[in-house]
Amino acid sequence: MTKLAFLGAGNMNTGIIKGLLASHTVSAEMMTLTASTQERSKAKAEVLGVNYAESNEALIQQADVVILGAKPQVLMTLLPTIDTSLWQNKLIISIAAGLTIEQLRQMTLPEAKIVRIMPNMNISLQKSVSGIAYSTNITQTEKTLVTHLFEAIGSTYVLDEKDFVTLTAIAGCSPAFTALYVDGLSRAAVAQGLPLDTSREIVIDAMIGTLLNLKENHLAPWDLINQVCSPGGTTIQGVASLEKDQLTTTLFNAVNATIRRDEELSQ
Ligand SMILES: NC(=O)C1=CN([C@@H]2O[C@H](COP(=O)(O)OP(=O)(O)OC[C@H]3O[C@@H](n4cnc5c(N)ncnc54)[C@H](OP(=O)(O)O)[C@@H]3O)[C@@H](O)[C@H]2O)C=CC1
Ligand SMILES: O=C(O)[C@@H]1CCC=N1
Repeated sequence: MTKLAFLGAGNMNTGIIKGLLASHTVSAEMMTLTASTQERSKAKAEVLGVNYAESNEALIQQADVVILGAKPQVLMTLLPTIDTSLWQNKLIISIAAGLTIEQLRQMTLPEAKIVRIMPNMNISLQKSVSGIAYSTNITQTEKTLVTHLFEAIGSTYVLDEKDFVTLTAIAGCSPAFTALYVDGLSRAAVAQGLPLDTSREIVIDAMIGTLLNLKENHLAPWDLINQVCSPGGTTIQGVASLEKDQLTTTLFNAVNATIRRDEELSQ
């Protein structure tokens, strides 16, 4: 049985643990975590029902797979302090934004087996979209293990590492961008006199239905837009207003800004 070590027990690693437990993919006794202090590790482990290690070194030593789920800035100072021999024969999965396979190798072992994964916040619901990039020395058996773990908690896409920044922008960051859209539309309804709670529920249900319609009917966005825009009707006026206010350009700019920050983290 594969032993998983979670370095960091925040939003994402906690979400992965919850998703793996809920999907019965890995049992609790096969998972061990650390957080920033031993007290925090113990508390997080108790809540999740998994093990904790007394130090990051002890965590790595007992594991087959180590999932790096601390912030990139933390990993950049922490990893170089860890004895490099501990990384031998470990599969290292990093979910950190920005940190490249090459940087991760420099901070662990030159020949380390590294998998970069970019999941998103929906992972605890088993609804993540996870991008995956492998270092060249990962075996097919290891790839099968990684796919098994992350397919259990959402969909997976294997990408060239150069495309990770784009995947991060449209999938990793997507929950925030989507929530912003929900908030804007809900508050626009509040301005028209609807209560916020009701507006938000309506917007969320309308979005879920729309997304299922696009996915299950294999519709291109403009197919659906054209279906909704009745000639001389209401929607075309709203669509024209969104276009005039450059919604598409605004989204291009957001993706570009996200990618710029990702590239800064890789410096
Ligand atoms: N948030 C998101 O939507 C996404 C984040 N990511 C990536 O996931 C990673 C984690 O993000 P997120 O979960 O949001 O961050 P959080 O801040 O929620 O979690 C970070 C975790 O790291 C722990 N930590 C800090 N220092 C150490 C240390 N020295 N040793 C062990 N653990 C330590 C923290 O401990 P403590 O709990 O004690 O503070 C905390 O549990 C980041 O690299 C991010 O780029 C990837 C995809 C999406
Ligand atoms: O904001 C971040 O850096 C992380 C990566 C993707 C989502 N959150």
